[in-house]
Amino acid sequence: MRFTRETISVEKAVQMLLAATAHPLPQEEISLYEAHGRVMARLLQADSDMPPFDRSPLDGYAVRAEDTVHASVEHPVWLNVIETIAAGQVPSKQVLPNTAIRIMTGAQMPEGADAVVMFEQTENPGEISERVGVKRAMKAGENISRRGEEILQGTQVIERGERINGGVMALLAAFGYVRIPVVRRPRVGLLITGNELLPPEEPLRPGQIRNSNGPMLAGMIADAGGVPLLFPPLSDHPGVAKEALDQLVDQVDLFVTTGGVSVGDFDGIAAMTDDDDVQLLFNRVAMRPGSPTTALMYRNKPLCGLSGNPGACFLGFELFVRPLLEQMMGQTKVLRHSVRATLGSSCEKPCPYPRYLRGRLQVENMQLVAYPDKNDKAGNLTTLKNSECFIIIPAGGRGRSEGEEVEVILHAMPRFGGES
Ligand SMILES: Nc1nc2c(c(=O)[nH]1)N[C@H]1C(S)=C(S)[C@@H](COP(=O)(O)OP(=O)(O)OC[C@H]3O[C@@H](n4cnc5c(N)ncnc54)[C@H](O)[C@@H]3O)O[C@H]1N2
Ligand code: MOO
Ligand SMILES: [Mg+2]
Repeated sequence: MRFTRETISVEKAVQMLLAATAHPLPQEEISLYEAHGRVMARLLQADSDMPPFDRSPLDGYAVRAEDTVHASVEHPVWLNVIETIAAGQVPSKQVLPNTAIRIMTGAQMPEGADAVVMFEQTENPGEISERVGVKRAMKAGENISRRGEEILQGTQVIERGERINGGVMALLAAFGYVRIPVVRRPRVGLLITGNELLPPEEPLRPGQIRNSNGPMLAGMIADAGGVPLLFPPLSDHPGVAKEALDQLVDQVDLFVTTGGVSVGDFDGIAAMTDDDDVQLLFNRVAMRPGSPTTALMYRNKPLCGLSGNPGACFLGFELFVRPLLEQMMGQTKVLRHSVRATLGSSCEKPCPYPRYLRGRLQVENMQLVAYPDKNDKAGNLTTLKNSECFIIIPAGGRGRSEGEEVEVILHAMPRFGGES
C-alpha cells in the first residue's frame, strides 16, 4: 500500500490522463435520428445553397417594385392577381407589369417579381380577389430571402469533433445527410468496490449502505456519451478488482471504478497500483474532495479510480472521466474553462488543497454570484442533484469570504435561481 504519494494539480492530472489516451476511437455510421449526443467523425459540407431557391419570407404578394413607386395608404396602387403560390409549389407564371402573384411564406419567388408586399400592407388583406391594392412603395429586393443567403453550396457547416445537438441535427437533415459518420461510443467497464454495498433493491442491514455511486456513474457515463457496462459490486477482497479487470479488459475501452483508492486496509484499487503490470499515472491530486483519485493504465486501457465518497466520486467524474470520454469520442473541445464569480457565502475553512465546493449560480446586480451548497461533505449525496458548478476555493489558511472573487467551473446548465 502506498502511503507516500506524489501530489499533482488537477490540471496536470487531467493533462496526464488525456495524454495517455490521445487517439479517438474508430468511426461508425449511424442513422440521423440516433445521432443526438454523438460526435462527428468527419467534417460535412453544404450539399446545396441555403435557402436552395429565392423565396418569400412573408405571406403577401410578389410584385415588381417599380409598379409600386406611387403607392401609399391614401392612394393604393392596384395590380391584377394572376396566381397563388403555396409553399412547396413552383410558380407557373411570370410577374409582368401591373400584375402580382399571391405568395405564401416559404414559397419560391416567381420570375419577374423583385419584392414581396405583406398582406397587412394591402387593401382588404383577408380578401382573396382578382385585384390587390398595394399601400406601400416597395424597394427592389425587399422581403425576399435570396438563394444561398445563409450558406453557399460547398461551405463547411459541421466540423469534425463537434458534438451533435439539435442544431447540428437540423443541419444534417437540411443537407440530406441520413447516414452520419460518428466516433464509436466508448464502452466503460464500471466497477464498484466495497463489502458494505447493497444493491439498491435490498433492505438496509447493519453497517451496510446501498450502492448509489453505481447508478449515479452509469447515468453520468451515458450522459457523457459512453456505454456503461455494469457489473455487480466487487468485494474488497485482495485481488478481486484485478480479476475483474482481467475478465473485462478486452471488452471495454476504459474502466471507471469507485472506492478503494485511499490508504485503508481493504482499499483494493490502491493496492493494485503496486503491481508490476500496472502503470500508475497519479494517485493524489491537489483537490478536496477526492484527493486520493487515482488513474492508471492496465493492459493499455485507462482506469479512472474515483473515490468511494459520493461527493468526491461525482467531482472526479466531472473533472477527469467526462473529458476523457469526450476525447475518446473525438470531441475537440474537452477542457473545462472556468468563469469568475463573486462568492455568495463565505467558506473560511483552511485547506491544504484547493476545495471544489458544489454550488449554484445566481445573477445579482449584473454580477455572477456563486453560492456553495451547505451540505457538501464528500460523503454526502443529497445536494448532488442540484449542483450546477464547482466553486474553487484556493488552498491555504484562510479560505474565501463572501463577496470575494472566485473561479467557478460549470458542469450543468445553470438555472440562475429558476425552478430546476
Ligand atoms: N487515513 C486516511 N483515511 C482516509 C484518507 C486519507 O488521506 N487518510 N482520505 C479520505 C478521503 S479524502 C477519501 S475521498 C476517502 C476515499 O475513500 P476510498 O476511495 O478508499 O473509498 P472507500 O473506502 O471504499 O469508501 C469511502 C466511503 O464511501 C462510501 N462508498 C463507497 N462506495 C460507495 C458506493 N458505491 N455508493 C455509495 N457510497 C459508497 C463508503 O461506504 C465509505 O463511506 O478515504 C478517506 N480516508
Ligand atoms: O478527498 Mo475526500 O473526498 O475529502 O473525502
Ligand atoms: Mg477506503
